[in-house]
Amino acid sequence: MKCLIVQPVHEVGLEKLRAHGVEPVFPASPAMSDVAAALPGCDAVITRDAGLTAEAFAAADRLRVVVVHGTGHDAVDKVAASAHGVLVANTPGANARSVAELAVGLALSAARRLPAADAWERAGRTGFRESAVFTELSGKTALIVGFGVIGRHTARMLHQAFGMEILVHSPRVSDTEGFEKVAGLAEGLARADLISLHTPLRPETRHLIGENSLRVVKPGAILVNVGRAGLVDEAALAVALEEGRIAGAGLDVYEYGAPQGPLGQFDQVIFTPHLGATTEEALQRVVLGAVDSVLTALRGELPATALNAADWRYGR
Ligand SMILES: O=C(O)[C@H](O)COP(=O)(O)O
Repeated sequence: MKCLIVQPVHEVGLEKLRAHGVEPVFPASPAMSDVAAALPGCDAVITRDAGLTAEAFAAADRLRVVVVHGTGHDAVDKVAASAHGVLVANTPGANARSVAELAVGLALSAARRLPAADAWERAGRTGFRESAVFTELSGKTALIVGFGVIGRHTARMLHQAFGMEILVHSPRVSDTEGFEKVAGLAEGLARADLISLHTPLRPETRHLIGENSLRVVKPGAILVNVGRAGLVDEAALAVALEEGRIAGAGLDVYEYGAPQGPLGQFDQVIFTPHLGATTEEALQRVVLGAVDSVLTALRGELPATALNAADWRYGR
């Protein structure tokens, strides 16, 4: 059997596949045309943020399972998967601690403008300490938008390390671990010094942070997005930064070219290239979880993290 590895994964996963008689194969590139060209003959796929579109599913001839390396599965077309009888699963939780650590790091970096400080130092410029007002996180209020495993880890870290008051906005979640659930997003935005996004990208969460939301944020707030680019309307964020309605942002996800566009003009905005889950520890945990799900599905059993179980036709 063969498993297509759309984007690079940790070697331990490839070794585990081989040990179970599954040969890892690789497309020429993660571009969907190359993925579609490589799919015939493959029984399984492990993909990261490149996802899998209807074009790829149409090209598959013996595909049974797609496992998303990570939590967010918005880039995989589940409707097309179901139409082709292909199971889709993800690996929630396996990278949560790493993503949460980056969220905290981005919050601290934005509060103290660390990349700008470093850039000024390297350029031999003086006066950085007088150039802005820097803030502590300690004792402040954080709004966690989306209280899944990553949101929970972030909330606990901010609360335990900095004594932050935690507000939760997560309409589908009732257990907020004792943290206050706000009545609505606007209330949370009006009270929070830090807004951290951990919600999946769905039609109803697209541009959740847009012009209207940014009008009600507490002045001086910092925005962190380690979730998905589409959660933030970047044009509206640039206007809010320009008008001083928001103090800074740490973005691990953003639309293509954002650092070279209007947002890139603000040195209080920090860009990282979707690094949240890229630690040695998370990469190993995630790929081992993904391979487990591949092997489970290839045995004809349902992985615990299946997303479209009702549509799976085993043995096609
Ligand atoms: O949704 C997630 O968990 C992350 O986007 C994982 O992305 P990666 O596996 O490509 O690092």
